[in-house]
Amino acid sequence: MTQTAPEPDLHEAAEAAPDDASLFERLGGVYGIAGAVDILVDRLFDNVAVNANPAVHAHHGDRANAAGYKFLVTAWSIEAAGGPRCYPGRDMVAAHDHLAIDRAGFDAVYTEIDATLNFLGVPDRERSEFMRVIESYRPEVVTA
Ligand code: HEM
Repeated sequence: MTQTAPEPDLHEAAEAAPDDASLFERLGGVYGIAGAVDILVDRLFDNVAVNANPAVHAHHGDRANAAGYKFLVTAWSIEAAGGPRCYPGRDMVAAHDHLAIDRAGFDAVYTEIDATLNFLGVPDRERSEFMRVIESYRPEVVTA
């Protein structure tokens, strides 16, 4: 049976959280972040600009990698947003140094993350806070 996952309402999650809540809470906690990553990773796997890098395409072109990758990116994002420590994967240098990611490759992923948060109704405050975190990893990810 094929089911389309309903999108998480991240606008409502942000509205419901107190102003001084952590970014993790304002993004809807584990359920909000996992729901967003579910959609993000499908979009990244289909994104032509992201897949222009052959080493990236070797991974993102194989649907068998989707579930594990969603798990790792969800756990990483939970920690990066100030939630509980739960990420079991490699650090950002070790995860990417064999991929020769250039500035355009990073920008393509950055743009897709930003667009997905926008698509899901994440308010400007939470979207720009999360995008600042993503931008701060550019020097660790870009090696070409
Ligand atoms: C700040 C931005 C980024 C974050 C937070 C991020 C996050 C992650 C995480 C959590 C993993 C799993 C690490 C592991 O296997 O232990 C990973 C792997 C990977 N990332 Fe990223 N990533 C970023 C940028 C990028 C960019 C710009 C690209 C491509 C243009 C990319 C492509 C990949 C690929 C292909 C893998 C799998 C590598 C492999 O297992 O051989 N990532 N990333």
